[in-house]
Amino acid sequence: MIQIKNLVKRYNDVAVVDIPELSINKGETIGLVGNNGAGKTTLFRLMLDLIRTDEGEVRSKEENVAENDHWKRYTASFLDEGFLIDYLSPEEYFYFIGSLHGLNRAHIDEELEKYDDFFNGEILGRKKYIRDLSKGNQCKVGVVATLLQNPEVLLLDEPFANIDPSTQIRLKSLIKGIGSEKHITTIVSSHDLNHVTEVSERIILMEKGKIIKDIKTGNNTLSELEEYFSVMQ
Ligand SMILES: Nc1ncnc2c1ncn2[C@@H]1O[C@H](COP(=O)(O)OP(=O)(O)OP(=O)(O)O)[C@@H](O)[C@H]1O
Repeated sequence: MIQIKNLVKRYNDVAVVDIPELSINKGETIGLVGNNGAGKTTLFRLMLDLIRTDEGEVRSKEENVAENDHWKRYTASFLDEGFLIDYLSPEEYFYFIGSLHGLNRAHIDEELEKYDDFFNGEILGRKKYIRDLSKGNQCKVGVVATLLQNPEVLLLDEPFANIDPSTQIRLKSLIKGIGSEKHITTIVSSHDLNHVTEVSERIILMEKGKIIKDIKTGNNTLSELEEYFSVMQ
């Protein structure tokens, strides 16, 4: 589904992403971990063609993402609040996103009912602009907006970071549900090793721009990662 070849991104002559080869299969749920500055967000930005590569390429369905827009039709992402339109209310934003994908209001309203628990009464009908929501609630809007798009590829950067424990649990089951559908390729970055190992079938560990580990999640994965990060301290 996604192939990375000889991908290098440098800032001030330092390679912050340096991935000779990475292949992500259709339907995989991948957890992306790594300490601050490891290059996770930069990798997402390269995958979304938000920044230029210095070398190499990211291919989605065999096509270089920097050379065409086809991947935008089936790829949804939420990296940060900058992806939202903050002078809209959540409803207006969801309808807008829906309209870009040919989905009418009635359909969006029906879909939004599925996220009632996740929203916990704080998102819809509150007559607030997105900019006036808490960071955690903005994150909920961003995540649900990606899911409304019914994507084939879903990229979420630290979705657990600002949300409360109840929402984290709900988000985990949402992501697990997506993973079980097997037609959505999901990459989720997180500093929470418990959450990320629970929702992912494969873990990619980055450090200083390079992939240090690429492992299938198993019974020992959490302890393997904890050991790695404790030695890194
Ligand atoms: N626009 C930029 N200009 C200069 N350096 C940058 C820029 N964007 C990212 N970097 C650097 O690239 C490196 C990787 O940053 P990145 O944000 O990708 O890491 P990360 O793994 O997402 O970190 P975190 O876990 O803290 O979010 C860091 O050293 C960062 O300072």
